[in-house]
Amino acid sequence: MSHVEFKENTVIVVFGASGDLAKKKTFPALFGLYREGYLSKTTKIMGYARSKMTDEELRTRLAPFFKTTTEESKKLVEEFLQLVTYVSAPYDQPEGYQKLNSIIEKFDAERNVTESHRLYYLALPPSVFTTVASNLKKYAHPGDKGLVRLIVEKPFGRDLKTSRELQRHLAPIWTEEELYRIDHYLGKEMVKNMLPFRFANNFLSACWNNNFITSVQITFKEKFGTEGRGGYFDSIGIIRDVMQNHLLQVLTLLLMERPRSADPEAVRDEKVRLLKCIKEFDPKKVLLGQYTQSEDGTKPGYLDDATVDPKSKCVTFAAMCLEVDNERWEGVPIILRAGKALNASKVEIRVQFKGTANGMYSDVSRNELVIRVQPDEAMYLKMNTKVPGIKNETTTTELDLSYKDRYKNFYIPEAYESLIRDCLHGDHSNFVRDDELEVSWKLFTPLLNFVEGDDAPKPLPYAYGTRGPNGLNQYLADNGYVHENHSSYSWPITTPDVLESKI
Ligand SMILES: NC(=O)C1=CN([C@@H]2O[C@H](COP(=O)(O)OP(=O)(O)OC[C@H]3O[C@@H](n4cnc5c(N)ncnc54)[C@H](OP(=O)(O)O)[C@@H]3O)[C@@H](O)[C@H]2O)C=CC1
Ligand SMILES: O=C1O[C@H](COP(=O)(O)O)[C@@H](O)[C@H](O)[C@H]1O
Repeated sequence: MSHVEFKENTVIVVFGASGDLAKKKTFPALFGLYREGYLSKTTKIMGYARSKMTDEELRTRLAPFFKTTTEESKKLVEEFLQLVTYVSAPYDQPEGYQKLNSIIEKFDAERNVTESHRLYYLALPPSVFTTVASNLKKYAHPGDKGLVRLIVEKPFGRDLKTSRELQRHLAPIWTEEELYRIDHYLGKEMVKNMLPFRFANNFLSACWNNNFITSVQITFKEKFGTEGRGGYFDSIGIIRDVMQNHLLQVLTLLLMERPRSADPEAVRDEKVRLLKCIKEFDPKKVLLGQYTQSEDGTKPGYLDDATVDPKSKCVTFAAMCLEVDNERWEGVPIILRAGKALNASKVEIRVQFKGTANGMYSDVSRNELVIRVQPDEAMYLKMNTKVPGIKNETTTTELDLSYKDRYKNFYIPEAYESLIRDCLHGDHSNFVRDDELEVSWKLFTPLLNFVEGDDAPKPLPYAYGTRGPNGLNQYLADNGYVHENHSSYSWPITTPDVLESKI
């Protein structure tokens, strides 16, 4: 595997440079790396797309999306933009790629580059994906005079069959070593934290199993619906949008065995091994929902979108319980839950431990570890301790690692920044391997066929801005999650007086 670092004189080309992803994520991530000093001033950055635009027009289009918090970072915008040029050409003709290649060759020659380092980023819709990938190989690959890394974005197919087709097109042209499949959740700080958290803490290893843990929940919630994107979302649905990819990735890192080393392939081997242990699940046991108008009538329902079929059964909320059939996790329900137009925007993991054994503290709350991926990265472990002071009551409190308090003024990279840097370093750990895709699609395709088939059930309604369909709490309880009522508990507890009077 090539862990060669792309440092000086790297050429980065963003395909689909006129699009939304490039504007909102890819270029801002490149700027973020530059701003923080992780991208050399000798880098050449190019945008490539069909739209007619000058270099200057592209720069003007991109600049408003760059994050600048200080005067110093504002000054860097112009400096960065001078690295960016634009090529306008079709995706299906050789000329554009040949032109691109000669620009890169000239750049390499001027800088006496002996090994060309090229990062090609495909911020493109799936319809042109394989065309661009194959033209790039034909007309813009330096052969044995350099290295190319190709970043590709989801969707990697829409089911097992289409994912295999995509792979059949790509695999003969691009090696697995050259391909970097982005799942941007793998670039999020708390997701990247999963490996050290799991495997660098001995106390945790001892209890990270079904002897101590009774339930695991991975939850994705968004406060907003599909407004304006309904037509696009209708053929996707929440399961394909975030569960088969983002949440499943989080799940594997949370539950997999320790890799034999930090080598990216060792990490990915363990992820695949875990995925293969997930039991086939019964699609009929999945809780499905679709949002309706908000209770106060101010927010539209999913079907109110003019671009959506009024009879659509598209799933905008799903909760499902998986089982991992191995010695460590047998019997522990793993709940994945995701929804749009809910009461909050958050992504979090909840690991709940067994209740305390009979005895003097048998009625206290269960320990629960919460890992908040977003917003505001945090980990807290809900514990039972003595209320400070003269009395001996217990209270629930937490070991709290809130990043904004503990790590003030730290640069926490955006997911895309983190992943582009990994790619520049030749580190595949946080990118999706072909066999991971195969297993995940095998798992999810029967469920997708069921919810999209002719006999698909009608998803349960839930009002925009609520926690999800009625029956959610019962579903969680039926699948092992014990929700403690903390009405007497508010955070942070600064004085014991909140609990009871002195007499
Ligand atoms: N760094 C931080 O921000 C920290 C915050 N805290 C605070 O500690 C306290 C306890 O933390 P936390 O465990 O997060 O909060 P709670 O135990 O109060 O609630 C946890 C979550 O459970 C879900 N829930 C609500 N009702 C039910 C139900 N009937 N069945 C199942 N699930 C239900 C809700 O999420 P959902 O709707 O998604 O299901 C809710 O957010 C909170 O006050 C929290 O703010 C503590 C430490 C650190
Ligand atoms: O891939 C996707 O992810 C976003 C959520 O990403 P986040 O980084 O904002 O949490 C989701 O809104 C979108 O529908 C989906 O395609």
